[in-house]
Amino acid sequence: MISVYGRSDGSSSILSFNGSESRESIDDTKQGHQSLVEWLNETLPYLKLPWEASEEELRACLVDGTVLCNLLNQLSPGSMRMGGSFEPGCVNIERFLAAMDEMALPRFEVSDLEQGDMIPVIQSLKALKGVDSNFNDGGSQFKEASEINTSHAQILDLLKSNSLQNTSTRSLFDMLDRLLDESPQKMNHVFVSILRGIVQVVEQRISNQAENLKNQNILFRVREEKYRSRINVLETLASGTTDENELRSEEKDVLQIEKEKEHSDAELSKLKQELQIVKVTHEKQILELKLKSEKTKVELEKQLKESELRVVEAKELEKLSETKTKRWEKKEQTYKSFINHQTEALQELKATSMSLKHDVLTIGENYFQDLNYYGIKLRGVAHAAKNYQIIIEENRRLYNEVQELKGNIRVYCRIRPFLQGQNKKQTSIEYTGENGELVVANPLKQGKDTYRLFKFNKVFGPASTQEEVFLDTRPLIRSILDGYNVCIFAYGQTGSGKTYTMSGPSINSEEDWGVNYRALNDLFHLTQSRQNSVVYEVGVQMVEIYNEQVRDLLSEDGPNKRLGIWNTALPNGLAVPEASMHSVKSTEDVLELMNIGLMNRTVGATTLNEKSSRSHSVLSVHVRGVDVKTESVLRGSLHLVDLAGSERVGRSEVTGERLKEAQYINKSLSALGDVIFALAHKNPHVPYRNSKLTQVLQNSLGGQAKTLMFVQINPDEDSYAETVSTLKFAERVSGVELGAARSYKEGRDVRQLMEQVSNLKDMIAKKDEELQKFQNINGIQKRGLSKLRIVSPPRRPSLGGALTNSPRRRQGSGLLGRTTSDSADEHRHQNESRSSSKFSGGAKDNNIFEDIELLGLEDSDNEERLSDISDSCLSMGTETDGSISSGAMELTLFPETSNPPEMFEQNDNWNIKATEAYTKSRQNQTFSSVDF
Ligand SMILES: Nc1ncnc2c1ncn2[C@@H]1O[C@H](COP(=O)(O)OP(=O)(O)OP(=O)(O)O)[C@@H](O)[C@H]1O
Repeated sequence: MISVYGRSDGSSSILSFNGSESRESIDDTKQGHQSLVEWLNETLPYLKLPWEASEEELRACLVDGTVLCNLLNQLSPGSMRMGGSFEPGCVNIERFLAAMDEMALPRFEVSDLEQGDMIPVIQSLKALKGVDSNFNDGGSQFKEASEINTSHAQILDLLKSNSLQNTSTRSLFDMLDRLLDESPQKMNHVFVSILRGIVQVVEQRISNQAENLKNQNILFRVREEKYRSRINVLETLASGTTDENELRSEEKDVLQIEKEKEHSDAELSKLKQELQIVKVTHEKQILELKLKSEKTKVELEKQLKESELRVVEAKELEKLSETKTKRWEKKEQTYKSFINHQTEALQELKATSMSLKHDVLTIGENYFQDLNYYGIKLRGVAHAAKNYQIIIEENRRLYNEVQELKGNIRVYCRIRPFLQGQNKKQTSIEYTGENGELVVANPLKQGKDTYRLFKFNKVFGPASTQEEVFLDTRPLIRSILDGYNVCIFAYGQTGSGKTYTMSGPSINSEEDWGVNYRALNDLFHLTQSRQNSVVYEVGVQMVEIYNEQVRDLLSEDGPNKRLGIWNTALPNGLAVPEASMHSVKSTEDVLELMNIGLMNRTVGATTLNEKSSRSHSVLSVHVRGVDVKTESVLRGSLHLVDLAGSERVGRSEVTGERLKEAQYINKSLSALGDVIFALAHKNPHVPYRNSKLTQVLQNSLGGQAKTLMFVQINPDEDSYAETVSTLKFAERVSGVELGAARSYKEGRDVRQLMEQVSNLKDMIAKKDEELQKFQNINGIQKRGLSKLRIVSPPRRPSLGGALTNSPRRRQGSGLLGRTTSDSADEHRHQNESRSSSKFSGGAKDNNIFEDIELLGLEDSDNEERLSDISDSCLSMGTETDGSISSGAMELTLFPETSNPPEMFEQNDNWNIKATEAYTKSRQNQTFSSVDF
């Protein structure tokens, strides 16, 4: 009989019915048997089987199953659990067989090993040996089965080396499960090929298993046949025996055989049953496996598809990652260059920081040096700060000393331009110099006598602006805040621009503002800039003096009621007692007040200027400053005086009220001149009480007061006489002040002169008495006086040199000096017809008349000439009138003329000489002391 036995590698060998292999393979089998024994000895050296060990020896060695289990354990340590020594051998064998099933290796039956055919056992062991050799060759199914975490690469290696064939089905399923459980991200073509490989192996295994089952079926049938034939033989044998003994023995044998048969039948039925069970189990298994394989196939296909999808995704991801990688590489490059750049910058920074450190150290050293230096300086400054107040005081004192050195009485001459619409006539102004020189030309004279030179502190030409005029006034304003009193006058004939200079033509435009507004504006600015150190209060008064009466232009009864009255106590006598005081906080307040005042001012019409004012207007500003630190109080005042017109009035032109007005004006102007003159000479007595004007200004004209007079000139040649008269008045004031600015020696001289003056005064008083007697006796009054006047020593001329050398004086009639004779000339020029008709005498008589007239001693119009008297003979000793004694005393003022009383003798020659000598000396004085 031929039987087929499935091998683990799928091949099959032909076996003979009695269990031995066919003759062709006997040698091979022998060789295989020996190599098997050899392998068993190598694997389990303690066996020490003879290399030609028989099947029975092998059976004896293997029958308890221990060696088999050890064998497996040796191949895969720990894979077999060894039973205790009390366990029957069949249990170990069953375990071994289960392991063989696991590995899908050919198995045998327990009975085969106990007493049956050893061929299946040997086959099984050979298969195991094959696995072992595979294992030793590098592929180990046990290893793989135990190491679940085999990587894809290793599984691939197994695939490549066909080792998966030797891997147990369970392990394969485990691998499969593991692979399928793995993250879908890892699924790629490798994964797919692994899956395919495993599925193929599993499929192959299933088909092999099916094949084995078929073979076993066949084997069982063969065995059944064998047993049937044996039974038949035995039955044949049983029927052929006749001998009784034989029969008995045969019966025994039959019985034995029957028994055997029964036994065999039982065995057979058992085998059949077993076979049936195995069949059913196998069929079941086949079905299950088929189902499982189909299911697995479906699943695997599904997974395959998924895997393919994932592969696609993975490819996309790969592409994406490639793009990203490129981008990152680019970025890396950028960062690298950036880092390089940064490193370079860092190096530079390090270098910079080193140099900075060095610099800082140097600076630190310098700083400490500077600190020390400034510390020392600071100490100095702190020391200086202590003395700050003292220094400020000193500064103020020095500032005012400078002002004083410039002269406490200053005269600025301003020439009015020809007015619009006025026919451009000839001007009497010939020349104006930067240094204050002014030359006027007499239109009625020719040659060198035409010109007269005057000198003032400053001359403003017709083109001068209000701003320019004020710039030279400004320093005085500061003095007020330092506690000084300042008087600013505008003197001149009607229409010469007094109001223009003091108030301006309009208060609406700042450009037009006169000294008044500008001064107050400046004052407020200064008070504000100093407010941290001194707190100032400013009060304003505005009065008008008309016909020797003081009128408050800001009276409460007037339209100015709404303005507050300044209640603050004023320094004694500084304010005008008759007038109300108004507190002002800004220039706007002042503008409002002045508008009211101007509206209230008396304005009368005259032939010269229909708007001409015939009153003096006085704007008084009183300042009280309290020093924040020391709380000391400073008081200063500013009087801004717009005088009435100074022109001489012809008797024929005005009468009555106008004449009276003119007389009052002349008287007050004359008194003002006298006061200034007396102040300039520091006379012990100043004739304030001679007019209301000087009374009002009394406390602001003396002491530390500073006086500025604007002499206003009308350039028209028709006004020549008035111009000269005005200029003389001003020059007298200015010229005297020049003297005041001189050295202490001269001051002493003046005091000596003053003593002389008082002596002369006494003498004159005596002379007056004598004269009175003489008049009484002879009935001659005026001539006697004029004679006395004539013998007066020469007066200070306005112009020296050639101009003083007048032919008129050489004629011997000019004992009054050039000024007097010129005044007479001018007067005569104006009143030519009157002079010639009234006095028909010679030139000498005319002069005498003019002198009397100028002295204001003429009965009828002595008031008219007060202006000229004041101009040419400022009184010194009396407050009452511009009488003869005034003239006499004035004449003694000059040191050069400190002659004995004999000089009063009527001696023309002496007079001429004296005049010339005086002129020369005065010239020198004038030009040496011109700079203030
Ligand atoms: N510097 C000047 N520039 C231009 N116009 C002037 C100037 N000075 C005076 N005037 C003009 O001359 C005219 C007379 O001036 P103002 O009224 O000031 O003279 P006054 O001397 O004040 O006369 P009064 O004695 O009558 O008051 C006015 O029209 C005035 O605008």
